[in-house]
Amino acid sequence: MSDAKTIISPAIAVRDLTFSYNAKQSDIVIDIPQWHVKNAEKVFLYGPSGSGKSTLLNLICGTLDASTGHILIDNSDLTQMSSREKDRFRAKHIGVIFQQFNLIPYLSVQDNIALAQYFNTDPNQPLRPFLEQAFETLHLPMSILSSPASELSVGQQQRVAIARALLNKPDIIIADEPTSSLDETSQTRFMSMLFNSIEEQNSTLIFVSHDHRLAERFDRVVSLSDINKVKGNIDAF
Ligand SMILES: Nc1ncnc2c1ncn2[C@@H]1O[C@H](COP(=O)(O)OP(=O)(O)OP(=O)(O)O)[C@@H](O)[C@H]1O
Repeated sequence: MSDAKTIISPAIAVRDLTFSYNAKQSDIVIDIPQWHVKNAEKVFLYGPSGSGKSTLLNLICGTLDASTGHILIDNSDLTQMSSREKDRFRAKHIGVIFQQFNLIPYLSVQDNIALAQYFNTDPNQPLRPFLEQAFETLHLPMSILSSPASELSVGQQQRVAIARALLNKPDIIIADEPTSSLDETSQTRFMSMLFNSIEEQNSTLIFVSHDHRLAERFDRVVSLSDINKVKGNIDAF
């Protein structure tokens, strides 16, 4: 990522974005006139339960379609893409770490990670060197590669999810409450590993959490209620 790109174009730009899960105008969940995230910026996003954080992340990932408005990722407008184009775009540019890690339980660790390579620009890139480096950084033994994901501890599943999210060297990492099921020691270790990995790759991070103690590591702390015109619950954060 060049310095010029860092200065000129944000990694994520949201314009006049609205979204509702149904057609009723009164049920709008997201109404964001404008929001930018800079390249390589690490943003901590918070807000009360039900305020629309996961909805916004899903819109940015392209797994939900905006009702109106635009979402530009590295200057490409997600709202102008077909579903297939969005799937490919996401696989190349966005790494996702959700609360449930979304590993397929009966597939081996290696196959879970290899699935993420499906849409890679260079599908012939050998997986092994990536796995060796990622597993060393994430303190995961290579011996678990052939184990079904269901046999891993929660902490190991989380680290595999990080490895998978980083496989295609995504420009953007989206993390939705990834530490909510971890004890404090595991949380600290998880955060260090995540930050080391994304700093190495110069990725942009949007991280949603209810745990304010984690916020100090981030470049910017954003309350959803400050950018979203839809006001739900009183912000209890
Ligand atoms: N699939 C869905 N269909 C209809 N409504 C939904 C759906 N998913 C979420 N909602 C509603 O949209 C609103 C925002 O939900 P969302 O999950 O984005 O909130 P959140 O801020 O991420 O909450 P939490 O902190 O509890 O995870 C809530 O009112 C929720 O009930």
